Order: sequence, then structure tokens, then C-alpha cells
Amino acid sequence: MLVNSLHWLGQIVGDVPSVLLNHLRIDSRLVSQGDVFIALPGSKTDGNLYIQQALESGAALVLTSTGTFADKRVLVLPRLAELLPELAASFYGKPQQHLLLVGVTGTNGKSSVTSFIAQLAEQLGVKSAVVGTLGYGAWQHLTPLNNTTPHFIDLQRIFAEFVASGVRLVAMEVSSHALVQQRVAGLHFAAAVFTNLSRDHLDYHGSMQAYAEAKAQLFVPEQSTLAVINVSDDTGYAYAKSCQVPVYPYGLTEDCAQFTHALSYQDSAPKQATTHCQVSYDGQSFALQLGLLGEFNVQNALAAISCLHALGQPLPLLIQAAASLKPVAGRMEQYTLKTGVTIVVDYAHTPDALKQTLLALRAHCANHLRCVFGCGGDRDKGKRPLMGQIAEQLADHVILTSDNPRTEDPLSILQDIAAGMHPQGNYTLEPDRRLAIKLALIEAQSGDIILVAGKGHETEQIIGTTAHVYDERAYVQQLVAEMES
Ligand SMILES: CC(=O)N[C@H]1[C@@H](OP(=O)(O)OP(=O)(O)OC[C@H]2O[C@@H](n3ccc(=O)[nH]c3=O)[C@H](O)[C@@H]2O)O[C@H](CO)[C@@H](O)[C@@H]1O[C@H](C)C(=O)N[C@@H](C)C(=O)N[C@H](CCC(=O)O)C(=O)O
Ligand SMILES: Nc1ncnc2c1ncn2[C@@H]1O[C@H](COP(=O)(O)OP(=O)(O)OP(=O)(O)O)[C@@H](O)[C@H]1O
Ligand SMILES: N[C@H](CCC[C@H](N)C(=O)O)C(=O)O
Ligand SMILES: [Mg+2]
Repeated sequence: MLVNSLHWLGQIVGDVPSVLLNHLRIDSRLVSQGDVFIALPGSKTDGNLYIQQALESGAALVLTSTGTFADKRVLVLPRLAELLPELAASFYGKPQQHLLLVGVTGTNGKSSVTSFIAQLAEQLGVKSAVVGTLGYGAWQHLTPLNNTTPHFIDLQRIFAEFVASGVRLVAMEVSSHALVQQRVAGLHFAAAVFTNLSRDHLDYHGSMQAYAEAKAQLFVPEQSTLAVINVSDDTGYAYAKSCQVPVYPYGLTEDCAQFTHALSYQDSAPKQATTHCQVSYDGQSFALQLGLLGEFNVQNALAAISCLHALGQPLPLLIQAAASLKPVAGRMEQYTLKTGVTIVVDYAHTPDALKQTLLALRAHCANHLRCVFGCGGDRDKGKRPLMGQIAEQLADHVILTSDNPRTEDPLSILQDIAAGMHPQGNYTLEPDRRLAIKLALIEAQSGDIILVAGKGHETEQIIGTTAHVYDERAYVQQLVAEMES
């Protein structure tokens, strides 16, 4: 555990009490003895309402930007928001100075690309860690997080832990929410990666333009040194054309034609549980073989390869190492039964992700392609009918079921999805997710593939405000074992 004196604060605000401090916390519920509680205003409530609670939990110091307090442990810094990024970095000993930081943004593929970067870097002898949806730490041993991109106060603590354990490279997901909320303020990325932009989170951003502008904030000189951009994506192409930092483009050969030093691919082809393609860079050609399903994973692998190449690693070694890449937990994970039926657990929860996964699986499917999915409650409602339409077009049979309904009526979410499908279409509504998967399995025949989409690695299902234990990967394995016994 880190122990810090107050000298960093003294340099900024003058005399401060001489005590040893433990951690910086922005959530009073996480404060323990010797921590510093930083009271911040928010969208739902205000940290200032919890100052007393933080003190009672043992906070040695409270920082706020407003109010008057008799308690000497509460310091009012009117410029707190402005000072905070530097304060947090100093408190934890400026860990970023010892790390190569890579930020990955985009609607889909962030967790995959960050994991691939860490996996490739490890193979090349660079100790690496990730921060994102599945947690933080070594890519195969992650500690869970509340947010895909934590606040910089928490990130600085995590980075200090990484430095202490000898990590040199950190690949982190940077969500659009985090960019808008300045959760990465004060961080500088040696490389920033853009995967793609498609519909999601319009409940938060309001429009695709605002969503694109949020992501673009990562690709400016104050935030990143260089940009690795998917130019086969329309938004990526536009970013690459106007970017103020050096661009390392990747994508399909035809889309890369007008860019120099692009890492391009063509002839992506599925072969059993692998995907092969030809990759070119500056007149050199390589055969890329991946033990991963889907053309989108070729793009994810190229993003990771291009990023590490831009940071100085040799291309032939990276291409070779890519053959050993492992998928992220809950992404295109296959379970094949003796009956010849395959179930694939995937985290597709956007229209484009659902489309890409169904297209990828169709190429491997000898018989019927079945799809079991739902949409999260209290989130972007506009994507529901779009996902219904895509599933109906690309799968042979669909079972609509609950994802995380949260505080919405589960059945009405399914009806919103069905609104994008033909009323007499080949689909069934079954809100109970366990039952829906079982139904799909009972109906399936040899050569069928069942895509179970949306929950991937998650280990809970949120119904109302209660998180019920539900691990889809474990459930599918259990079902498979039962069917085989
Ligand atoms: C809508 C939203 O994004 N909210 C984020 C935001 O919360 P906020 O500023 O509104 O906080 P608030 O709840 O009003 O509370 C204000 C302050 O009081 C503090 N507080 C609150 C209650 C209490 O008892 N004690 C206390 O100290 C809070 O810690 C906070 O500092 O800032 C918090 C700290 O950074 C985030 O944890 C929180 O994420 C919430 C949990 C969330 O669900 N966010 C989602 C939408 C999100 O950010 N998702 C993206 C991934 C999207 C993707 O996959 O593409 C992510 O990066 O996770
Ligand atoms: N490059 C891609 N293009 C389109 N879809 C993708 C791509 N990569 C992954 N997917 C799909 O998106 C799902 C989520 O992938 P991943 O977890 O890597 O993305 P993410 O951006 O981290 O998602 P989140 O926003 O939830 O953190 C996968 O399960 C797959 O269905
Ligand atoms: N990072 C995604 C997770 C969604 C996963 C899905 N299971 C859901 O609950 O909608 C989001 O914040 O939208
Ligand atoms: Mg993610």
C-alpha cells in the first residue's frame, strides 16, 4: 500500500497538516482510514453531500471546491477541478513517467484490441497490463472495475500499482463517456487507437455527431502523440484526413490506397476455427493467421499490430505473434456438442456488432444460424428495432430474451426489438434468458450454430435494481454438460 505525505498539496496551497495519507477517493463509500476524500459534483448527486460520511469513515482530509467548514480537515480549493489532474498524478508519484500508455476508443472492439496489444507486447518481452470493461491487470488475470474507463483519480492509483509490479506498457479502453466527463484528464497517450463508430449510447450523447466529437477528443496533440486509425470506417477516414497528430492508418487494401505507410489487409477467409488474410505494409506482404473468428477480429488484430509497430516493434515479429492471440472472455467463445451443434457466447450489444458476428458465423455455419439476444434496459432505446431487423435478416431463427432489463419491463424491451422485425417473422419471445438458451439448444440440429449475444463475460443479470448471479459462460458449459450426459 502506498503512503504519501502532503508535500504535493503544500506546494500548491501552502501550509497543510503533516499527516500520512493513504489513497485518494472520489466515492465516500470507498473511503477508509487515512484516505483523502475529494468531493465532486455529479449528474445524479453531489460528493459534497457525503463529506460528513467520509470523515466518519476515517478520511484524514477532504478536498472540495466550495463551502465553509469549521473542521480543519476540510480544505476548500476553488480551483480544485483544474488542479486535480496534477494533484492526482503527484500524489501517486507520477507513475505515467514510467509507463507507455496506449488508449483505445471506438464503439466496438476496445476490449479486444487492448487485450491483443497486451498479448502481443508480452510475446515481444514487454510486461503489459490492460484497463477496461473486464477490469485491470495482466490480460488473463483481471481485477473488476465499475467503469470501462475509471476516473483519473483511480487510474493514477492503478498506474502506481502497475509501476510497482514492473509493468511497462498499459493498453486502456477510453470510452466516449470518459472523454466527455474528462476521466482521462492529465493523461498522455503514446498512441491512441480508433476502431470504428456505429450507433450506440445515443441516450447519453444525443446524436451521432456529438458521439463522434466525443471520441475525436482523444486524437489531439494534448492527449496523444500518434493515432492508429481504421480508415475502412467512415468516421475513422474523416478523423485520419483531419488529424493533428501523425496517423498510422489500417484497413482494407482499397480503403488504404490513398494513405502512405498503411497496414492493409485483403482476402480475409474463414477456415474452421481460424481466419486467414494477406497483409501489406510499404510494399512488403505477410500472411496473417488468426485463431479467432470473424473479419472484425482481423481488424482488431491489425489495430494492435499497427499500434505496436508505430511504437517501434518489428512488423514480422508482430505478425508471427498474432497467430497465438486468444479471444477476450465472452467474445466469440465456442462450445461444440457431440450432436454437432455449436453455441457461441459473444458480447455483441450494438447493431453493428450483432451484424458482424452473424456475418462471421454464417461463414462457418453448415446448417441453421440461430440467434438468442436482447437489449439492455435504461440504455439507448433506438438501437432495439435496428438489432431486431439485423437479427431477422442474418439469422434463420431468433429468440428474443432479456439482457439486463434494469428498471424497464422486460417484455416491453423485447417488443421494442420486435418492432424492427416482420410481425409474422421467424422469432420467439422468451424473457427468461436461461430458458431461451435451453429452447434454442433443444430446437437445434447438427451443423447449427447458436449465437447467444449481449452478455459475454458478465457474471450478473440486472433485473430491476437487483444484480442476480448469472454467468452465461458457466451456464452454457453446464447446459452442454447436461445435454452430453
Ligand atoms: C452517467 C455516468 O457516466 N456517470 C458516471 C459519473 O458519475 P456522476 O459524476 O454522475 O456521479 P454521481 O452519481 O452524480 O455522484 C457525484 C459524486 O458523488 C460521489 N458519491 C456518490 C454517492 C455517495 O454515496 N457518495 C459519493 O461520494 C460519487 O462518487 C461522485 O464522485 O462519474 C462516475 C465516476 O467517474 C462514474 O462512475 C459514473 O459512471 C456510471 C456508474 C455509469 O454507469 N456510467 C456508464 C454510462 C459509463 O460510463 N459507461 C462507459 C462504458 C461505455 C462503453 O462501453 O462504451 C464507461 O466508461 O464505463
Ligand atoms: N472491430 C469490431 N467491429 C465490429 N464489432 C466488433 C469488433 N470487435 C468486436 N466486435 C463485437 O463487439 C463485441 C464487443 O467487443 P469488445 O468487448 O472488444 O468491444 P468494446 O468496444 O470493448 O465494447 P464495450 O463498449 O462494451 O466496452 C464483440 O463481442 C463482438 O461481437
Ligand atoms: N458497455 C456497454 C455494456 C452493455 C452490455 C449489455 N449487456 C447491456 O447491459 O446493455 C454499455 O454500457 O452500454
Ligand atoms: Mg470494452
